[in-house]
Amino acid sequence: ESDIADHIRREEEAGATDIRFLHLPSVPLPTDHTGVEEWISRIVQLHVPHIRAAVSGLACPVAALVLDIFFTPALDVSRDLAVPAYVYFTSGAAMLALLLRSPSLQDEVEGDFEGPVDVPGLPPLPPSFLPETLLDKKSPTYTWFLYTGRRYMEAKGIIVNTAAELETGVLAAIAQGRCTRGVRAPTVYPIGPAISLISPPAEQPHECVRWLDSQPPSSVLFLCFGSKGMLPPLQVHEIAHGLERSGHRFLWVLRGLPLDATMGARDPTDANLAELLPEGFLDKTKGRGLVWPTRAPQKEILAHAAVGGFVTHCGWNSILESLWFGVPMLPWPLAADQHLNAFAVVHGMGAAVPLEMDRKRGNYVQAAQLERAVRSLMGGGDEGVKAREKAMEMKRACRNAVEQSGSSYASLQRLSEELVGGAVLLPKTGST
Ligand SMILES: COc1cc(-c2[o+]c3cc(O)cc([O-])c3cc2O[C@@H]2O[C@H](CO)[C@H](O)[C@H](O)[C@H]2O)cc(OC)c1O
Ligand SMILES: O=c1ccn([C@@H]2O[C@H](COP(=O)(O)OP(=O)(O)O)[C@@H](O)[C@H]2O)c(=O)[nH]1
Repeated sequence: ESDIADHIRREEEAGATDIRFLHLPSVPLPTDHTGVEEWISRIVQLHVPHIRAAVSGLACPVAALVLDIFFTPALDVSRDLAVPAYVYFTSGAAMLALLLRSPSLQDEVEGDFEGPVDVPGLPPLPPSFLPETLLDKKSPTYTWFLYTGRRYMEAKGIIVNTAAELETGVLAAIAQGRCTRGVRAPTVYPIGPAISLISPPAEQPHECVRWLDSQPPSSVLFLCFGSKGMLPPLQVHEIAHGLERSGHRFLWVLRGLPLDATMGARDPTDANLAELLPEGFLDKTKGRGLVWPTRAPQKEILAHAAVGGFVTHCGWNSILESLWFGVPMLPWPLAADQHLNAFAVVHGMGAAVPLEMDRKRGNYVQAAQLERAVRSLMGGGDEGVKAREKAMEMKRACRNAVEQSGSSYASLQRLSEELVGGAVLLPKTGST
Protein backbone atom coordinates (compact mmCIF):
# COMPACT_ATOMS: atom_id res chain seq x y z
CA GLU A 1 0.00 0.00 0.00
CA SER A 2 2.75 2.43 0.91
CA ASP A 3 4.60 1.69 -2.37
CA ILE A 4 1.47 2.55 -4.33
CA ALA A 5 0.79 5.67 -2.27
CA ASP A 6 4.41 6.83 -2.88
CA HIS A 7 4.07 6.21 -6.58
CA ILE A 8 0.84 8.21 -6.84
CA ARG A 9 2.34 11.04 -4.79
CA ARG A 10 5.34 11.17 -7.18
CA GLU A 11 3.00 11.29 -10.19
CA GLU A 12 0.90 14.04 -8.62
CA GLU A 13 3.98 16.05 -7.66
CA ALA A 14 5.43 15.60 -11.16
CA GLY A 15 2.48 17.68 -12.32
CA ALA A 16 0.38 15.03 -14.05
CA THR A 17 -2.30 17.67 -14.51
CA ASP A 18 -4.21 15.62 -17.07
CA ILE A 19 -4.64 12.79 -14.56
CA ARG A 20 -6.96 13.16 -11.61
CA PHE A 21 -6.52 10.57 -8.89
CA LEU A 22 -9.58 9.59 -6.87
CA HIS A 23 -8.49 8.05 -3.59
CA LEU A 24 -10.79 5.15 -2.78
CA PRO A 25 -11.39 4.10 0.83
CA SER A 26 -9.01 1.33 1.91
CA VAL A 27 -10.34 -2.17 2.43
CA PRO A 28 -9.27 -4.80 4.96
CA LEU A 29 -6.62 -7.02 3.37
CA PRO A 30 -7.33 -10.76 3.43
CA THR A 31 -4.93 -12.56 5.76
CA ASP A 32 -5.02 -15.93 4.02
CA HIS A 33 -4.83 -17.02 0.37
CA THR A 34 -3.72 -19.83 -1.90
CA GLY A 35 -1.90 -17.70 -4.44
CA VAL A 36 -1.25 -14.16 -5.56
CA GLU A 37 -4.09 -14.23 -8.07
CA GLU A 38 -6.71 -15.10 -5.48
CA TRP A 39 -5.34 -12.59 -2.97
CA ILE A 40 -5.33 -9.65 -5.37
CA SER A 41 -8.68 -10.66 -6.82
CA ARG A 42 -10.29 -10.70 -3.38
CA ILE A 43 -8.94 -7.24 -2.60
CA VAL A 44 -10.34 -5.98 -5.91
CA GLN A 45 -13.70 -7.58 -5.13
CA LEU A 46 -13.85 -5.54 -1.91
CA HIS A 47 -13.11 -2.38 -3.90
CA VAL A 48 -15.87 -2.89 -6.48
CA PRO A 49 -18.59 -0.86 -4.64
CA HIS A 50 -16.12 2.02 -4.18
CA ILE A 51 -15.17 1.92 -7.87
CA ARG A 52 -18.84 1.92 -8.85
CA ALA A 53 -19.55 4.94 -6.61
CA ALA A 54 -16.50 6.84 -7.89
CA VAL A 55 -17.27 6.26 -11.58
CA SER A 56 -20.98 6.97 -11.32
CA GLY A 57 -20.12 10.20 -9.49
CA LEU A 58 -18.08 11.55 -12.43
CA ALA A 59 -19.56 14.67 -14.00
CA CYS A 60 -17.66 14.30 -17.28
CA PRO A 61 -18.50 11.82 -20.07
CA VAL A 62 -16.83 8.48 -19.38
CA ALA A 63 -15.18 6.87 -22.40
CA ALA A 64 -14.18 3.59 -20.81
CA LEU A 65 -12.99 1.72 -17.77
CA VAL A 66 -9.46 0.41 -18.18
CA LEU A 67 -8.89 -2.51 -15.88
CA ASP A 68 -5.59 -3.96 -14.81
CA ILE A 69 -4.84 -7.67 -15.35
CA PHE A 70 -6.33 -8.62 -11.95
CA PHE A 71 -9.34 -6.27 -11.94
CA THR A 72 -11.73 -8.80 -13.42
CA PRO A 73 -14.41 -8.30 -10.69
CA ALA A 74 -14.66 -4.63 -11.69
CA LEU A 75 -16.24 -5.76 -14.97
CA ASP A 76 -19.46 -5.65 -12.90
CA VAL A 77 -19.14 -1.86 -12.81
CA SER A 78 -18.79 -1.69 -16.59
CA ARG A 79 -21.90 -3.87 -17.00
CA ASP A 80 -24.00 -2.00 -14.40
CA LEU A 81 -23.13 1.46 -15.73
CA ALA A 82 -23.01 0.45 -19.42
CA VAL A 83 -19.51 1.89 -19.80
CA PRO A 84 -17.21 -0.14 -22.08
CA ALA A 85 -14.34 -1.90 -20.32
CA TYR A 86 -10.85 -2.56 -21.62
CA VAL A 87 -8.34 -4.85 -19.94
CA TYR A 88 -4.79 -3.53 -19.76
CA PHE A 89 -2.78 -6.74 -19.87
CA THR A 90 0.74 -6.12 -18.55
CA SER A 91 2.08 -9.56 -19.41
CA GLY A 92 2.51 -10.94 -22.95
CA ALA A 93 0.02 -12.22 -25.52
CA ALA A 94 1.09 -15.84 -24.85
CA MET A 95 -0.16 -15.50 -21.27
CA LEU A 96 -3.34 -13.85 -22.51
CA ALA A 97 -3.92 -16.73 -24.94
CA LEU A 98 -3.54 -19.22 -22.10
CA LEU A 99 -5.98 -17.29 -19.87
CA LEU A 100 -8.61 -17.11 -22.63
CA ARG A 101 -8.07 -20.78 -23.43
CA SER A 102 -8.23 -21.99 -19.80
CA PRO A 103 -12.04 -22.54 -19.52
CA SER A 104 -11.98 -24.89 -22.53
CA LEU A 105 -8.85 -26.66 -21.24
CA GLN A 106 -10.81 -27.36 -18.05
CA ASP A 107 -13.48 -29.14 -20.14
CA GLU A 108 -11.02 -30.95 -22.39
CA VAL A 109 -8.40 -32.16 -19.91
CA GLU A 110 -9.60 -34.29 -17.03
CA GLY A 111 -7.35 -34.31 -13.94
CA ASP A 112 -3.81 -32.96 -13.91
CA PHE A 113 -2.08 -31.81 -17.07
CA GLU A 114 0.18 -34.66 -18.11
CA GLY A 115 0.80 -34.36 -21.85
CA PRO A 116 1.58 -31.30 -23.97
CA VAL A 117 -1.04 -28.56 -23.64
CA ASP A 118 -2.59 -27.02 -26.76
CA VAL A 119 -2.35 -23.23 -26.65
CA PRO A 120 -3.20 -22.10 -30.20
CA GLY A 121 -0.40 -20.03 -31.69
CA LEU A 122 2.30 -21.66 -29.54
CA PRO A 123 4.12 -24.96 -30.11
CA PRO A 124 2.73 -27.82 -27.88
CA LEU A 125 3.37 -26.65 -24.33
CA PRO A 126 4.88 -29.09 -21.79
CA PRO A 127 2.96 -28.79 -18.46
CA SER A 128 6.22 -27.77 -16.73
CA PHE A 129 5.83 -24.36 -18.40
CA LEU A 130 2.33 -23.71 -17.02
CA PRO A 131 1.85 -21.17 -14.20
CA GLU A 132 1.74 -22.96 -10.81
CA THR A 133 -1.89 -21.87 -10.58
CA LEU A 134 -2.86 -24.34 -13.31
CA LEU A 135 -0.96 -27.19 -11.68
CA ASP A 136 -3.36 -27.49 -8.73
CA LYS A 137 -6.91 -27.67 -10.03
CA LYS A 138 -8.36 -27.84 -6.51
CA SER A 139 -6.96 -24.50 -5.42
CA PRO A 140 -9.12 -21.33 -5.33
CA THR A 141 -6.41 -19.63 -7.32
CA TYR A 142 -7.10 -22.11 -10.19
CA THR A 143 -10.76 -21.09 -10.05
CA TRP A 144 -9.64 -17.44 -10.29
CA PHE A 145 -7.69 -18.22 -13.43
CA LEU A 146 -10.70 -19.75 -15.21
CA TYR A 147 -13.01 -17.00 -13.95
CA THR A 148 -10.64 -14.40 -15.39
CA GLY A 149 -10.39 -16.20 -18.73
CA ARG A 150 -14.19 -16.35 -18.96
CA ARG A 151 -14.89 -12.79 -17.89
CA TYR A 152 -12.26 -11.14 -20.12
CA MET A 153 -14.74 -12.04 -22.89
CA GLU A 154 -17.02 -9.26 -21.53
CA ALA A 155 -14.40 -6.60 -22.24
CA LYS A 156 -14.69 -4.47 -25.36
CA GLY A 157 -10.97 -4.74 -25.96
CA ILE A 158 -7.72 -5.99 -24.45
CA ILE A 159 -4.63 -3.81 -24.60
CA VAL A 160 -1.44 -5.88 -24.43
CA ASN A 161 2.06 -4.63 -23.75
CA THR A 162 3.59 -6.33 -26.79
CA ALA A 163 4.12 -5.70 -30.49
CA ALA A 164 2.32 -7.54 -33.28
CA GLU A 165 5.68 -8.67 -34.75
CA LEU A 166 6.86 -10.24 -31.47
CA GLU A 167 3.93 -12.61 -30.91
CA THR A 168 2.37 -13.02 -34.36
CA GLY A 169 1.17 -16.62 -33.87
CA VAL A 170 -0.70 -16.18 -30.57
CA LEU A 171 -2.19 -12.83 -31.60
CA ALA A 172 -3.57 -14.41 -34.80
CA ALA A 173 -4.92 -17.37 -32.81
CA ILE A 174 -6.76 -15.04 -30.39
CA ALA A 175 -8.16 -12.90 -33.23
CA GLN A 176 -9.43 -16.01 -35.05
CA GLY A 177 -11.26 -17.26 -31.93
CA ARG A 178 -9.00 -20.32 -31.72
CA CYS A 179 -8.42 -19.81 -27.98
CA THR A 180 -12.12 -19.29 -27.25
CA ARG A 181 -13.95 -22.23 -28.91
CA GLY A 182 -14.54 -20.31 -32.11
CA VAL A 183 -16.28 -17.46 -30.26
CA ARG A 184 -14.95 -14.02 -31.22
CA ALA A 185 -12.63 -12.71 -28.48
CA PRO A 186 -12.48 -8.99 -27.59
CA THR A 187 -10.32 -7.00 -30.00
CA VAL A 188 -6.69 -7.17 -28.93
CA TYR A 189 -4.60 -4.01 -29.20
CA PRO A 190 -0.88 -4.82 -29.13
CA ILE A 191 0.56 -1.50 -27.93
CA GLY A 192 4.15 -1.94 -26.93
CA PRO A 193 6.81 -2.35 -25.89
CA ALA A 194 5.84 0.29 -23.31
CA ILE A 195 9.24 0.98 -21.80
CA SER A 196 10.16 4.13 -19.94
CA LEU A 197 13.60 5.13 -21.16
CA ILE A 198 13.88 8.26 -19.04
CA SER A 199 16.49 7.86 -16.29
CA PRO A 200 16.71 10.18 -13.29
CA PRO A 201 19.48 12.76 -13.80
CA ALA A 202 22.78 11.52 -12.36
CA GLU A 203 26.08 13.31 -11.71
CA GLN A 204 28.08 10.39 -13.02
CA PRO A 205 27.33 7.00 -14.57
CA HIS A 206 26.25 4.23 -12.22
CA GLU A 207 29.07 2.05 -10.88
CA CYS A 208 27.77 -0.97 -12.84
CA VAL A 209 27.88 1.07 -16.05
CA ARG A 210 31.40 2.31 -15.30
CA TRP A 211 32.50 -1.29 -14.76
CA LEU A 212 30.92 -2.31 -18.06
CA ASP A 213 32.82 0.51 -19.80
CA SER A 214 36.02 -1.42 -19.19
CA GLN A 215 34.75 -4.72 -20.66
CA PRO A 216 34.99 -5.88 -24.32
CA PRO A 217 31.87 -5.67 -26.54
CA SER A 218 29.18 -8.37 -26.07
CA SER A 219 31.36 -10.21 -23.52
CA VAL A 220 29.39 -9.81 -20.27
CA LEU A 221 26.55 -12.03 -19.05
CA PHE A 222 24.06 -10.01 -16.99
CA LEU A 223 22.08 -11.83 -14.28
CA CYS A 224 19.04 -10.19 -12.65
CA PHE A 225 15.87 -11.74 -11.22
CA GLY A 226 13.41 -8.85 -11.23
CA SER A 227 12.19 -6.55 -8.51
CA LYS A 228 11.36 -9.40 -6.12
CA GLY A 229 13.78 -12.09 -7.24
CA MET A 230 15.90 -13.71 -4.57
CA LEU A 231 17.39 -17.17 -4.33
CA PRO A 232 18.20 -19.46 -1.38
CA PRO A 233 21.86 -19.65 -0.24
CA LEU A 234 22.44 -23.13 -1.71
CA GLN A 235 21.31 -21.91 -5.13
CA VAL A 236 23.56 -18.85 -4.83
CA HIS A 237 26.54 -21.19 -4.39
CA GLU A 238 25.57 -23.22 -7.48
CA ILE A 239 25.38 -20.03 -9.55
CA ALA A 240 28.78 -18.91 -8.28
CA HIS A 241 30.35 -22.27 -9.21
CA GLY A 242 28.62 -22.29 -12.61
CA LEU A 243 29.82 -18.77 -13.44
CA GLU A 244 33.33 -19.43 -12.22
CA ARG A 245 33.66 -22.60 -14.31
CA SER A 246 32.12 -21.04 -17.43
CA GLY A 247 35.08 -18.65 -17.65
CA HIS A 248 32.81 -15.89 -19.01
CA ARG A 249 32.51 -12.33 -17.74
CA PHE A 250 29.43 -11.50 -15.67
CA LEU A 251 27.51 -8.79 -13.86
CA TRP A 252 25.29 -10.42 -11.24
CA VAL A 253 22.57 -8.59 -9.30
CA LEU A 254 22.40 -10.66 -6.12
CA ARG A 255 19.74 -9.82 -3.55
CA GLY A 256 19.30 -11.11 0.01
CA LEU A 257 16.24 -12.83 1.50
CA PRO A 258 13.60 -10.57 3.15
CA LEU A 259 14.15 -9.76 6.81
CA ASP A 260 10.50 -10.28 7.60
CA ALA A 261 8.66 -12.89 5.56
CA THR A 262 5.16 -11.96 6.74
CA MET A 263 2.48 -11.15 4.19
CA GLY A 264 3.24 -8.10 2.10
CA ALA A 265 6.88 -7.96 3.23
CA ARG A 266 8.44 -10.03 0.49
CA ASP A 267 10.88 -7.53 -0.92
CA PRO A 268 14.49 -8.63 -1.21
CA THR A 269 17.13 -6.96 0.93
CA ASP A 270 20.63 -5.83 0.02
CA ALA A 271 22.81 -8.90 -0.05
CA ASN A 272 25.62 -9.48 2.40
CA LEU A 273 28.10 -10.78 -0.18
CA ALA A 274 30.65 -12.04 2.34
CA GLU A 275 27.98 -14.24 3.92
CA LEU A 276 26.20 -15.40 0.75
CA LEU A 277 29.01 -16.16 -1.70
CA PRO A 278 31.41 -19.12 -1.50
CA GLU A 279 34.73 -18.24 0.11
CA GLY A 280 37.29 -16.86 -2.34
CA PHE A 281 34.74 -16.43 -5.18
CA LEU A 282 35.17 -12.66 -5.47
CA ASP A 283 38.98 -12.96 -5.55
CA LYS A 284 38.96 -15.72 -8.12
CA THR A 285 36.65 -13.80 -10.48
CA LYS A 286 38.13 -10.34 -9.88
CA GLY A 287 38.28 -8.28 -13.06
CA ARG A 288 35.92 -10.51 -15.01
CA GLY A 289 32.96 -10.44 -12.64
CA LEU A 290 30.99 -7.88 -10.63
CA VAL A 291 28.42 -8.88 -8.02
CA TRP A 292 26.04 -6.02 -7.26
CA PRO A 293 24.12 -6.41 -3.98
CA THR A 294 21.22 -4.02 -4.50
CA ARG A 295 18.83 -2.85 -7.23
CA ALA A 296 20.71 -2.05 -10.43
CA PRO A 297 19.77 0.15 -13.43
CA GLN A 298 18.68 -2.80 -15.58
CA LYS A 299 17.76 -0.84 -18.71
CA GLU A 300 21.06 1.08 -18.74
CA ILE A 301 22.91 -2.21 -18.32
CA LEU A 302 21.02 -3.96 -21.12
CA ALA A 303 21.69 -0.93 -23.34
CA HIS A 304 25.47 -1.22 -22.79
CA ALA A 305 27.55 -2.57 -25.69
CA ALA A 306 29.53 -4.85 -23.33
CA VAL A 307 26.44 -6.92 -22.44
CA GLY A 308 26.10 -10.06 -24.56
CA GLY A 309 23.51 -12.13 -22.69
CA PHE A 310 20.88 -11.89 -19.96
CA VAL A 311 19.94 -14.49 -17.34
CA THR A 312 16.41 -13.32 -16.54
CA HIS A 313 13.54 -14.48 -14.35
CA CYS A 314 11.34 -13.74 -17.38
CA GLY A 315 9.19 -11.02 -15.93
CA TRP A 316 7.48 -9.63 -19.01
CA ASN A 317 9.06 -6.18 -18.61
CA SER A 318 12.53 -7.71 -18.43
CA ILE A 319 11.88 -9.70 -21.60
CA LEU A 320 10.68 -6.60 -23.47
CA GLU A 321 13.69 -4.60 -22.25
CA SER A 322 16.08 -7.36 -23.37
CA LEU A 323 14.48 -7.48 -26.83
CA TRP A 324 14.44 -3.68 -27.07
CA PHE A 325 18.23 -3.71 -26.71
CA GLY A 326 18.71 -6.90 -28.78
CA VAL A 327 20.19 -8.97 -25.92
CA PRO A 328 19.64 -12.77 -26.16
CA MET A 329 18.40 -14.48 -23.00
CA LEU A 330 18.90 -17.48 -20.71
CA PRO A 331 15.47 -17.85 -19.05
CA TRP A 332 15.35 -18.74 -15.36
CA PRO A 333 11.63 -18.38 -14.47
CA LEU A 334 10.60 -18.44 -10.83
CA ALA A 335 6.82 -17.87 -10.51
CA ALA A 336 3.50 -16.51 -11.87
CA ASP A 337 3.53 -15.93 -15.64
CA GLN A 338 7.31 -16.39 -15.95
CA HIS A 339 7.51 -20.07 -17.02
CA LEU A 340 5.12 -19.45 -19.88
CA ASN A 341 7.02 -16.28 -20.84
CA ALA A 342 10.23 -18.36 -20.86
CA PHE A 343 8.61 -20.86 -23.23
CA ALA A 344 7.47 -18.02 -25.49
CA VAL A 345 10.96 -16.49 -25.79
CA VAL A 346 12.73 -19.81 -26.39
CA HIS A 347 10.20 -21.67 -28.56
CA GLY A 348 8.02 -18.85 -29.91
CA MET A 349 10.55 -16.09 -30.62
CA GLY A 350 13.83 -18.07 -30.62
CA ALA A 351 15.65 -15.21 -28.87
CA ALA A 352 16.84 -17.36 -25.96
CA VAL A 353 18.81 -20.52 -25.22
CA PRO A 354 17.05 -22.92 -22.80
CA LEU A 355 18.37 -23.52 -19.28
CA GLU A 356 17.66 -26.90 -17.70
CA MET A 357 16.15 -26.72 -14.21
CA ASP A 358 14.28 -28.79 -11.65
CA ARG A 359 10.94 -27.03 -11.20
CA LYS A 360 9.83 -29.48 -8.51
CA ARG A 361 12.86 -28.37 -6.44
CA GLY A 362 11.97 -24.67 -6.54
CA ASN A 363 13.37 -24.09 -10.05
CA TYR A 364 16.75 -25.37 -8.95
CA VAL A 365 19.63 -25.09 -11.43
CA GLN A 366 22.85 -27.02 -10.86
CA ALA A 367 26.23 -25.40 -11.47
CA ALA A 368 26.92 -27.73 -14.42
CA GLN A 369 23.57 -26.89 -16.05
CA LEU A 370 24.27 -23.18 -15.74
CA GLU A 371 27.84 -23.57 -17.01
CA ARG A 372 26.59 -25.47 -20.10
CA ALA A 373 23.89 -22.91 -20.90
CA VAL A 374 26.25 -19.95 -20.38
CA ARG A 375 28.83 -21.48 -22.72
CA SER A 376 26.10 -22.15 -25.26
CA LEU A 377 24.81 -18.56 -25.16
CA MET A 378 28.13 -16.73 -24.87
CA GLY A 379 30.63 -19.13 -26.46
CA GLY A 380 30.04 -18.52 -30.18
CA GLY A 381 28.30 -21.87 -30.91
CA ASP A 382 25.33 -22.26 -33.27
CA GLU A 383 22.60 -22.11 -30.60
CA GLY A 384 23.89 -18.84 -29.11
CA VAL A 385 24.50 -17.25 -32.51
CA LYS A 386 20.93 -18.05 -33.61
CA ALA A 387 19.47 -16.59 -30.38
CA ARG A 388 21.59 -13.45 -30.88
CA GLU A 389 20.37 -13.04 -34.46
CA LYS A 390 16.75 -13.48 -33.38
CA ALA A 391 17.20 -10.97 -30.54
CA MET A 392 18.57 -8.43 -33.04
CA GLU A 393 15.61 -9.11 -35.34
CA MET A 394 13.23 -8.53 -32.41
CA LYS A 395 15.09 -5.33 -31.52
CA ARG A 396 14.37 -3.96 -35.00
CA ALA A 397 10.75 -5.12 -34.76
CA CYS A 398 10.27 -3.41 -31.36
CA ARG A 399 11.68 -0.13 -32.56
CA ASN A 400 9.69 -0.18 -35.82
CA ALA A 401 6.48 -0.99 -33.94
CA VAL A 402 6.56 2.25 -31.92
CA GLU A 403 7.44 4.50 -34.89
CA GLN A 404 4.63 6.61 -36.37
CA SER A 405 4.33 4.14 -39.25
CA GLY A 406 4.58 1.13 -36.91
CA SER A 407 2.09 -1.51 -35.80
CA SER A 408 1.83 -0.44 -32.13
CA TYR A 409 1.33 3.17 -33.11
CA ALA A 410 -1.45 2.17 -35.52
CA SER A 411 -3.02 0.02 -32.80
CA LEU A 412 -2.99 2.96 -30.36
CA GLN A 413 -4.64 5.13 -33.00
CA ARG A 414 -7.40 2.56 -33.58
CA LEU A 415 -7.97 2.32 -29.84
CA SER A 416 -8.18 6.09 -29.31
CA GLU A 417 -10.64 6.47 -32.19
CA GLU A 418 -12.82 3.78 -30.65
CA LEU A 419 -12.57 5.33 -27.18
CA VAL A 420 -13.49 8.82 -28.34
CA GLY A 421 -16.50 7.44 -30.20
CA GLY A 422 -17.80 5.50 -27.20
CA ALA A 423 -17.92 8.08 -24.38
CA VAL A 424 -21.01 7.86 -22.15
CA LEU A 425 -22.45 10.68 -20.03
CA LEU A 426 -23.66 8.98 -16.86
CA PRO A 427 -26.87 10.14 -15.09
CA LYS A 428 -25.96 12.56 -12.25
CA THR A 429 -25.83 11.02 -8.78
CA GLY A 430 -25.01 14.36 -7.16
CA SER A 431 -21.91 13.13 -5.34
CA THR A 432 -19.14 14.86 -7.38
C1 LIG B 1 1.12 -7.28 -8.97
O1 LIG B 1 1.90 -8.10 -8.15
C2 LIG B 1 2.16 -9.36 -8.61
C3 LIG B 1 1.74 -9.86 -9.86
C4 LIG B 1 2.01 -11.16 -10.23
C5 LIG B 1 1.50 -11.74 -11.46
O2 LIG B 1 0.95 -12.96 -11.34
C6 LIG B 1 0.41 -13.56 -12.43
C7 LIG B 1 -0.16 -14.81 -12.26
C8 LIG B 1 -0.74 -15.43 -13.33
O3 LIG B 1 -1.28 -16.63 -13.14
C9 LIG B 1 -0.75 -14.86 -14.58
C10 LIG B 1 -0.17 -13.61 -14.77
O4 LIG B 1 -0.14 -13.08 -15.93
C11 LIG B 1 0.41 -12.95 -13.70
C12 LIG B 1 1.00 -11.70 -13.83
C13 LIG B 1 1.51 -11.10 -12.69
O5 LIG B 1 2.02 -9.84 -12.70
C14 LIG B 1 2.49 -9.26 -13.88
O6 LIG B 1 3.73 -9.82 -14.11
C15 LIG B 1 4.51 -9.21 -15.12
C16 LIG B 1 5.87 -9.84 -14.99
O7 LIG B 1 5.97 -10.81 -15.93
C17 LIG B 1 4.68 -7.73 -14.96
O8 LIG B 1 5.51 -7.41 -13.87
C18 LIG B 1 3.34 -7.10 -14.74
O9 LIG B 1 3.51 -5.73 -14.47
C19 LIG B 1 2.57 -7.77 -13.62
O10 LIG B 1 1.25 -7.29 -13.60
C20 LIG B 1 2.75 -11.98 -9.38
C21 LIG B 1 3.20 -11.47 -8.16
O11 LIG B 1 3.97 -12.19 -7.25
C22 LIG B 1 4.27 -13.51 -7.59
C23 LIG B 1 2.89 -10.16 -7.76
O12 LIG B 1 3.27 -9.70 -6.54
O1 LIG C 1 17.65 -4.63 -10.02
C1 LIG C 1 16.66 -4.40 -10.73
C2 LIG C 1 15.54 -5.26 -10.84
C3 LIG C 1 14.50 -4.90 -11.67
N1 LIG C 1 14.53 -3.74 -12.35
C4 LIG C 1 13.39 -3.34 -13.23
O2 LIG C 1 12.18 -3.79 -12.65
C5 LIG C 1 11.28 -4.25 -13.65
C6 LIG C 1 10.95 -5.71 -13.37
O3 LIG C 1 9.78 -6.03 -14.05
P1 LIG C 1 9.45 -7.47 -14.57
O4 LIG C 1 8.12 -7.43 -15.19
O5 LIG C 1 10.55 -7.97 -15.41
O6 LIG C 1 9.47 -8.39 -13.29
P2 LIG C 1 8.80 -8.26 -11.83
O7 LIG C 1 9.75 -7.43 -11.02
O8 LIG C 1 7.45 -7.65 -12.00
O9 LIG C 1 8.79 -9.68 -11.39
C7 LIG C 1 11.98 -4.07 -14.99
O10 LIG C 1 11.56 -2.84 -15.55
C8 LIG C 1 13.45 -3.98 -14.61
O11 LIG C 1 14.21 -3.18 -15.49
C9 LIG C 1 15.61 -2.89 -12.27
O12 LIG C 1 15.66 -1.84 -12.90
N2 LIG C 1 16.64 -3.25 -11.45
